[in-house]
Amino acid sequence: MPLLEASGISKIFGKLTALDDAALAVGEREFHGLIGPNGSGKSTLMKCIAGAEVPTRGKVRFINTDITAFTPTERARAGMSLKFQITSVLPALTVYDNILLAFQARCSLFDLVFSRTRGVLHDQVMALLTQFRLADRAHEAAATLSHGQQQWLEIAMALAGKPRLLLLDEPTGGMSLEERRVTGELLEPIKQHCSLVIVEHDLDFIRDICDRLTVLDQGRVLASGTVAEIQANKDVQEIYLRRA
Ligand SMILES: Nc1ncnc2c1ncn2[C@@H]1O[C@H](COP(=O)(O)OP(=O)(O)OP(=O)(O)O)[C@@H](O)[C@H]1O
Repeated sequence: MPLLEASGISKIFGKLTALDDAALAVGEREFHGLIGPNGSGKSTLMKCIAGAEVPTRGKVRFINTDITAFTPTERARAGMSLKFQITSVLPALTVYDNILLAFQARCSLFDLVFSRTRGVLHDQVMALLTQFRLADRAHEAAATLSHGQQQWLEIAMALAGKPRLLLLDEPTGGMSLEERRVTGELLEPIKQHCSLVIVEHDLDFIRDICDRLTVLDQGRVLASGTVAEIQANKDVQEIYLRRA
């Protein structure tokens, strides 16, 4: 049984069919890339999985539960976390406080007033900052970070709730080549406890970090399989050639 299974997903906006019977299955600790030409429905499928859009038809199952009718908050509580293209970093706060807020958003009021928990939270904040190479910037305003570092901070914030599934929509947008390489290195260790669905236009990046890929074209799944299978797929080669 996959960790995440979206099936028969259609999404209609007025006269436009953005998704037409699309499907996605992601296993435990699997890194799964969602690729396809501009406007093929990648972001819309991510939003249907995260609950930011309600599919016109279809079902989403997550950890053996039908979550199709769950709100985004209920999905987060069930173990799903997302980072979209729009930033949620608070630039005036320190890097440390941004992470602390992300942890606190997942704590009960009881936990927050219980002083021992605050010490534990400090250790967890510092561990996450160290993992994302931001510990030496902890007490600086988030606004002073480079674009790449802000993206890493946001990924770290999305991981604060120890999700079972992380959804990333174009995390390397606007990054330098070196920042992309580091992003790959930073994501690799989370595979020990978390699956990933990632939308990316950088095919080299996605090929390097993903186990499996699903290719969308005009709202439909063109192919789904291992990176090697997708690279060898003639239909996939055709849509990328068509784009070139
Ligand atoms: N809220 C909306 N209202 C109307 N149309 C929408 C909406 N969101 C997406 N669309 C349309 O649905 C189609 C799929 O868009 P989507 O953003 O999912 O594609 P994408 O594959 O993520 O594209 P890109 O790679 O350019 O980001 C597009 O034609 C887009 O214009």
